Amino acid sequence: MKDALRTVRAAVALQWRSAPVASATVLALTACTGAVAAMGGWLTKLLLDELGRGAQVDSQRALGLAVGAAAVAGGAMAVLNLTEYLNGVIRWRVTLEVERALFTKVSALESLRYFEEPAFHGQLRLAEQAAQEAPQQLSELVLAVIRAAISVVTLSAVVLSVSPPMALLLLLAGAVGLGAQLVRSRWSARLSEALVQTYRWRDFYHSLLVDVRAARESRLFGLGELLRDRMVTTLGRASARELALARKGAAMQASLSLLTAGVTALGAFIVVRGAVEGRHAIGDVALFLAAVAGIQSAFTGLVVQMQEAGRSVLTFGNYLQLLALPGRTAGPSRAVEPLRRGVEFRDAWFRYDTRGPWVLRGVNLFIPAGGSVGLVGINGAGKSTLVKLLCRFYELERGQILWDGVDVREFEPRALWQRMAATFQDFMTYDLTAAENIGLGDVAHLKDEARIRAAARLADIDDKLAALPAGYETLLSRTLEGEDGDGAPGVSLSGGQWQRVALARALMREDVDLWVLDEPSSGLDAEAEFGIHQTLQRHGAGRARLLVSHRLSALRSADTIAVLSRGQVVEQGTHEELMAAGGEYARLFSLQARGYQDPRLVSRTPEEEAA
Ligand SMILES: Nc1ncnc2c1ncn2[C@@H]1O[C@H](COP(=O)(O)OP(=O)(O)OP(=O)(O)O)[C@@H](O)[C@H]1O
Repeated sequence: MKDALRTVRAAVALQWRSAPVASATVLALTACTGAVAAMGGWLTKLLLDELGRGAQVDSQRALGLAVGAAAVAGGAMAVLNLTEYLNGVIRWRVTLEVERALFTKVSALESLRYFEEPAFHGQLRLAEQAAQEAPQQLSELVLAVIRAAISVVTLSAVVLSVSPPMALLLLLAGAVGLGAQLVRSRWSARLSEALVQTYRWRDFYHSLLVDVRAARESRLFGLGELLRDRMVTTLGRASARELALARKGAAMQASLSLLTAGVTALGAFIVVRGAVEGRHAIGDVALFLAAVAGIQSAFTGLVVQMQEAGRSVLTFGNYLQLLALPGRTAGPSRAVEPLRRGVEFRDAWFRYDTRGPWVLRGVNLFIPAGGSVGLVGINGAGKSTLVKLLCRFYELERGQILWDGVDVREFEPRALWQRMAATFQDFMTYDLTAAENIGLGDVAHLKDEARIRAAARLADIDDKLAALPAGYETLLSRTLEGEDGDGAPGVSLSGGQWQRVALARALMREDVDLWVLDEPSSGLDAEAEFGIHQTLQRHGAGRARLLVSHRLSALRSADTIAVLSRGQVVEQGTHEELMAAGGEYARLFSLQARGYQDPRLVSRTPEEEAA
C-alpha cells in the first residue's frame, strides 16, 4: 500500500512538473463540469415544474429556464473540448519528459551488463509505456474522482430527499463496481509484465523481416515464411492471453451492468409509484431519474478511469526502478593524468557470469606509454573481452588494471574514456551523414569540418566521401531520408569503406593517451591494410596502443606481441623473438604465411625438383 502511494505520488508529480499550467487549468475545469450535471438537472426540474402549472405557466420564466438549461449544456461541451485539448498538451509534455529522464539514465549506465539482460529491456519497455500513460491516467482518475465526488454529493442530496434507501443502494452499487475494477487492474498489470518478453520476441522477428541486412539471408535461405510464422505465432500467443483477460473483464462488467440496471429499475419503480400516489410532482420524477443516471455515470466514468490508471500505476513502478539504477559512478574519483609509464593488467580474472566459465584467468600484460602491443589468439581466446575490460565496460572479478600504477576503479569511467580512442570488432555504422559518422568520435568537434577531413585522410577515406553526391553531408543510409524528405538520396558504403569511417571516427580524438584497435583492418584489402598500419604507426607514435588482429602480418611491426590462450598471456615478445621461440605464435604465423604461398613460386628443394 505504501509502495502504491509512493508510485501514485511520483506519477502525479511527474505530470505537474511537466505541464503545471495545463494541469491546473484542467483541474479547475473539471471541478466546473462536476457541478454542471446537477445544475442542468435542477434547471430542467424547474422548467418541467413550470410547464406543469398549466394555465398559470409563466412563459417568460419557462423560456429563461429553457435557455439556461441549454446554455449550461453548451458550456459543458465547450469545457469538455478545452479539457480534451489540454489533456493532449499534458500527454505530449509528459512523453517528452519521460523519454528525457529514461534515456538520460540509460546513457548514464556505465556497465554493458544491463544491455545484455532481457529483464532490463523488458523493464525499459514497460517503463516507457507506463510512464507515458500513468501520469495522465492518474490525473484523469483524480479528476474523475473530483467530478464524481461533486456529482455524487450534489445528486445524492436530490435522491436522498426522494428516497433515502435508494441513495444507499446507489452508493453500494458504485462501491462494488470500484472494487471489481481494482481487481481487474491488477490482472491487467500482471499480464503486461508477463507478456513483455513475448512482445519483445515479436519485435525481434518483425525487425528481421524488415531489416535490410537480415533481408539478404532471409531471401537466400528462404527464411521469410519461417520468420513470419514465428512472428504471427508469438503475436497470437500474446493476443490469446489478452483476449482471455478481456473475456474475464467483460463478464465482470456485464454482471456489474446488470446490478446497475436492477438498481435503476428499482429506483424508477419507487419514484413512479410515489408520483402515481400523488406524493411526487412530475418534475421530481424527472430530477430523480436524472440524478440516478448522473450518479451511475459518475461511477462508470470513475470505474473506467480506475481500470486504466490502476494498470498503469502498477507498471509505473518499472519507471521508478529504472530511474533508481546506479548511473554514473558516485563517490571519490581521481583525475586521470596523462599516461607516462603505461597500462597494466595485473593477475586479471574475469567471467561474464558468476556461474559461467572464466574467460580471463590471471592475465598479466603491460602496454607501455608510447608503445604498441599486438594481441593475438584463436577465436574465443578472450581478446575482445580484454579490450572491453580495458574500456571499463565490465569490472574485473579479481586482479587489477592499473593506469600508471593507479587502479582504474579509482577513476570515473567517463574521465578514463576521454583519454582513450577505440574501434571495436563489431563497429557501428550510423545512418547519419558521412561528416557525423566521423565527427561522433569527438562530439565537441562534431561540426569541425577540417578535423573531420583530417581524420578521414588518415583513414584513407577522404577522397571517397568528398566524391559522394552531397560530399560529407551525404546520408550514409539506404533506409532513412532527411526528415523533410527532400534531401539527396542516401548511399551505402562497402564493408571496408565503413571500416575506414569507423577508424576515422576513432582518429578524431587528438588528445588521447591510449588507442584500442580491435580488428581495425579486417575488412580491408591487403594493400589498404598495409597503408592503414603505416598510418597508425606514424600517427600513433607517443600513444599506448593495443592492436588486436587475426592477420598476424598486420601486427608484425608492433613493439611486442602477446599471445592469449585459454585466458592467459602464454607468450610475449617481438615478432622475431616469438618466431625464434617456435611456440603458439610461430605456429599460427607459419600457418597463415603458408596459406599465402603459391607452391609454384616457392623454391623447391633438389629432392622435390628431382621428384
Ligand atoms: N557478452 C558476453 N556474454 C557472455 N559471454 C561472452 C560475451 N562476450 C564474449 N563471451 C564469451 O567469452 C569468450 C571470449 O570471447 P571474446 O569475444 O573475448 O573472444 P575473442 O578472442 O575476441 O574471439 P574472436 O577472435 O572470435 O573475436 C567466448 O567464449 C565468448 O563466448
